[in-house]
Amino acid sequence: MTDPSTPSTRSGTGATENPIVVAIDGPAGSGKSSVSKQVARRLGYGFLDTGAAYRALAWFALERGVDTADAASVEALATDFDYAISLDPDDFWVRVGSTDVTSAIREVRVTDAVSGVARVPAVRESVNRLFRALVAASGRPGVVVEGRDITTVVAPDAPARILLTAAPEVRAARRSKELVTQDAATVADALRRRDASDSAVVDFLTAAPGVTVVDSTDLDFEQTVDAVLGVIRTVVSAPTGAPDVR
Ligand SMILES: Nc1ncnc2c1ncn2[C@@H]1O[C@H](COP(=O)(O)OP(=O)(O)OP(=O)(O)O)[C@@H](O)[C@H]1O
Ligand SMILES: Nc1ccn([C@@H]2O[C@H](COP(=O)(O)O)[C@@H](O)[C@H]2O)c(=O)n1
Repeated sequence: MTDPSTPSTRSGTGATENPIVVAIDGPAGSGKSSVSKQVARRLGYGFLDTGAAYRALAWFALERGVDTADAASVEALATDFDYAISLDPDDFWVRVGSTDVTSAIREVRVTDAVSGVARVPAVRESVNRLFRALVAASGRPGVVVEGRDITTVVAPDAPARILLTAAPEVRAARRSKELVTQDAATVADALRRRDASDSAVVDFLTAAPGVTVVDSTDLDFEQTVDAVLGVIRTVVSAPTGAPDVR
């Protein structure tokens, strides 16, 4: 896996050496990526979608015909995984080698396979190192990092740590609007099964000490963004040059 924190990527860029981390966890479909991306725009921060790394590795496994339920094969595959991701909320892309997989990693076949790769400890350790290096090399005053174990494992010392939740039926209804090829019951069942599998590996269903819960069940998208910004504002002073921290 590529390490972006090499001297060549960090020198001469004027990069902020210790960006502020906003850590956001939550179950599938809780709005982590869409809300985090908008929060990052409002703060002038970078945005790191950590689930994209697991999805890209699952995509790579499917391409190579590797069984994602076979931990040893997945671990071996990860050593040959050339992964890159943009932290720019206005120009988001994900690549494996020279292939742009930004859309492909959202396909249902990848979503159905991803929990298999995410439960391999060596994979988790490797991507977590990568996430920390990406944040350090971001060149932004801060980075909004979202996933399942950001508040607890990847950045437990982050000044702002949030668990973003919504009722299962609300998450299913929102996801259902995006996935026109699947009926609502199938979408709800897939979310439930993925949360059950993922939460056996890391706990993102309860807030760890010091983590603030934002429940968007009765909030629209902009209200949710404002609620998250409100939490951040209580712990992080406005960064210099930030376009809008209100
Ligand atoms: N508060 C909200 N009100 C209405 N729609 C919302 C709200 N929050 C998120 N959404 C919508 O819900 C859908 C799921 O959001 P998103 O993809 O950001 O979730 P996620 O937690 O990143 O999902 P996954 O874990 O599956 O990647 C999107 O269509 C998003 O626009
Ligand atoms: N910190 C994380 C982030 C994600 N995962 C795994 O990746 C899958 C896809 O994540 P999305 O946020 O894109 O839905 C998710 O289902 C987990 O299996 C993880 O383990 N830790």
